[in-house]
Amino acid sequence: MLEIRDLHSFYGEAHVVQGASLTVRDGEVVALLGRNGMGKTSLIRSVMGLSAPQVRQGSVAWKGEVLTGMKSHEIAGRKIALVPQGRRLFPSLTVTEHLTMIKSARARNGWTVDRVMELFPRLAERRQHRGNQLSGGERQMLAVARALMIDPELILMDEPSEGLAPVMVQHLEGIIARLKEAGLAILLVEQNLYSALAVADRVYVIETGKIVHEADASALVDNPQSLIRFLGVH
Ligand SMILES: Nc1ncnc2c1ncn2[C@@H]1O[C@H](COP(=O)(O)OP(=O)(O)OP(=O)(O)O)[C@@H](O)[C@H]1O
Repeated sequence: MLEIRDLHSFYGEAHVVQGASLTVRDGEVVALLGRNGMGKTSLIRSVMGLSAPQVRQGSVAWKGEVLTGMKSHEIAGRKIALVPQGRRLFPSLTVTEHLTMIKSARARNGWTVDRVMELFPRLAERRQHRGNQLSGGERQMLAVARALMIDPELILMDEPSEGLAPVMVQHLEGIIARLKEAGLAILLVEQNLYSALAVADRVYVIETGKIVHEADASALVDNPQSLIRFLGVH
């Protein structure tokens, strides 16, 4: 289980995460929703040990072990992977190269290139294509595929649906469902309420760095009004 308790993070003097607490249980998909600039990316960067922002108060624990203060590679070594916003791929590396450069020396079983290619047949067809030859949807798939190569138990995904066509968003929802079936826990940052509700077990809403609402997704699917109030969407 991931437990974030009363986390406070700052860019210089700008207090952007203001006492956020949330949990992600084993095998659970949790969506973190919020409008632009509310602190979603800052929160997951803080979990991953990436600075800035700087964590000044509170804690992040994974399976009871405190992560706060660890370096991001040490956190990745605990089987926590990040799919960053904007995908961060290498334009000149092929799909296969992106996957093989990451393979953890520690991972003896779990995700292999072949198993990842099975999950993403489109990437299999394009294994020799370079990062800059892929469509937006293919890049997003590759970003998720690459994260799997560390054999994660938890994936932090920062707005994976951003900029994707509706058909690709649906495809991504299917991928997230399959990762959940495979036993992974996912903390999914989203702006798209309906996409979040399609895949999440629970949702949190963040507003100016504070968690202002928590709910079971099943309770919201037919009645998302309470969230619309927070998110200003229709
Ligand atoms: N590198 C930075 N330096 C200073 N302030 C920053 C930096 N990055 C983000 N901020 C500020 O921190 C606040 C939270 O930003 P953050 O990116 O975490 O929000 P977000 O909810 O992820 O938004 P978005 O959906 O636009 O990515 C915003 O006010 C933003 O302007």
